[in-house]
Amino acid sequence: MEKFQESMYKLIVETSTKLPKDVRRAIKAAKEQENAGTRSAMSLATITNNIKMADDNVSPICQDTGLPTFKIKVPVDANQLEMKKAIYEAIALATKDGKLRPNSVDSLTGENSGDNLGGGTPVIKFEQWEKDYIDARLILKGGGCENKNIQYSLPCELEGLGRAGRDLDGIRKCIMHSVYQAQGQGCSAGFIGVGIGGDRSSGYDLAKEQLFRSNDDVNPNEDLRKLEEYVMANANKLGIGTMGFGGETTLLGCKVGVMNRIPASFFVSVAYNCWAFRRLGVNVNPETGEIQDWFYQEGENVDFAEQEKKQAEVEIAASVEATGSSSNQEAITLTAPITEEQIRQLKVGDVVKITGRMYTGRDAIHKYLMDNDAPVDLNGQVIYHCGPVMLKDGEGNWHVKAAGPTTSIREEPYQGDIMKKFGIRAVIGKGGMGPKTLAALKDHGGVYLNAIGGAAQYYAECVKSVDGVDLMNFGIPEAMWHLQVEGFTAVVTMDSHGNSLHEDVEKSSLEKLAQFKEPVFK
Ligand SMILES: O=C(O)C[C@H](O)C(=O)O
Ligand code: SF4
Repeated sequence: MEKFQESMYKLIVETSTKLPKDVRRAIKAAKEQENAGTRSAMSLATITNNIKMADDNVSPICQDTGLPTFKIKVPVDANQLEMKKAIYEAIALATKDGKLRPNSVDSLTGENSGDNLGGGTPVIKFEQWEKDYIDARLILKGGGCENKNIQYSLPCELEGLGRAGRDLDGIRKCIMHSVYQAQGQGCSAGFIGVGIGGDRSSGYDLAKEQLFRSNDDVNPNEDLRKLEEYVMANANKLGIGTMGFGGETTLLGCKVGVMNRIPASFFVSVAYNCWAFRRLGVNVNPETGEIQDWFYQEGENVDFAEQEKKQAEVEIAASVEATGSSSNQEAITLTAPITEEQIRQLKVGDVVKITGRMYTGRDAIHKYLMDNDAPVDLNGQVIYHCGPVMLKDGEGNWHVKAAGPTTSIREEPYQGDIMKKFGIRAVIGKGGMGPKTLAALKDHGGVYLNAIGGAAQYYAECVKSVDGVDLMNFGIPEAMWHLQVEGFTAVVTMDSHGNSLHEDVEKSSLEKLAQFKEPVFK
């Protein structure tokens, strides 16, 4: 079992730090399609740069390493209890080594277990089979994309598309709608797994099961093959684009599975996975516990090479130029404390580079700040919606191992009030925020900055030092980290003049969705 534990550790580290070949190819194809000089092209360049950095640093591609979920097929005589124990050990070790973020939170007390164990985590599903080897697969699916999963109960009415009935065409409408409703919040461009039929839980299981298929396979069911091809050919016409910035690529993969249902129920379940599609698998020898083979590794490997970094800079510059974001055609540098006057000069589309101090704050902090004083003076400051992966060295100093943005919309009920209460001038996150925050930005003089979701290595490198931490009782991802950053790039997507790129893209993509209203599969 010692060897098996070692093999599971390797599987976890590889899954968290190296994207599989099929996913890399899909991202490369998207990048080639995107128009140069756009915000989407800039995001994709940052994403591929980030993939390369994760390869080199052997560090998490994205800071959110999800709810680790193992699917394991075992020969009949393999000891599943022993295997489970070995996986727990491997998970705890990978967490200690900074390859996984401590992500297991008590749902009632909010306490983080610190080692990714406890209360049903990680998820391990065993199945027996007649073969003589162990097939162990792992998916690390983050929370932002998980929150964009959706389940439809047919028949139903869908915005933009009208009635979806209990047939293939109704299913088609649900899938198109699922891509639309995700907007950029699940770090598009994404991959979807779709489950047709079952009940609410088995339908979602089936949808997630599809995410274990190779992105390049062809569905053996003729109807589903046509459906997958239709979705791939049309979803990108929604124009949501990378990060929801608008653009050519919104969807990178679509896999559909079917199972029987009961007469009264007809579910279409969609599992949305971000571009940071971390799933891998190994073939393990049940006698020795050693890895005999890796899955998803056939075909061309895309090694996003050194030039990615330079290209990311070129794309940032091109994007600045194309949007004419500033008078001197350079990214705008922001350093806290920021004045109201400075903030009011910023407009949607501006590319900014932040240098100096920022404070992380996400779900627990926002709730806390509503009723309590802030542990630091936040006047003129920048709040970063981020739950980083942190490691402490021998001398007790903290280091950032991964630090991309988290989905901001969860803070919508609090954000505007908190900005006003403490004088905060800028919030950074991803996916955009709603009307309440937009109104507060106008009223108070604030700005929302969209960072590139999933680019956790890129942003970790922008952090030059960790100067302190407050509210550690909330656990590592939820604490308030004091970060000193340099050249932290983000795009103004909501400004103090009432403009929101997110609102615009949502509106235009809804109009585009309506072109798919007419029946296709009769
Ligand atoms: O929890 C996080 O760090 C991010 C999350 O995966 C998200 O997409 O919002
Ligand atoms: S931050 Fe984005 S890339 Fe990372 S897990 Fe969440 S949805 Fe995925």
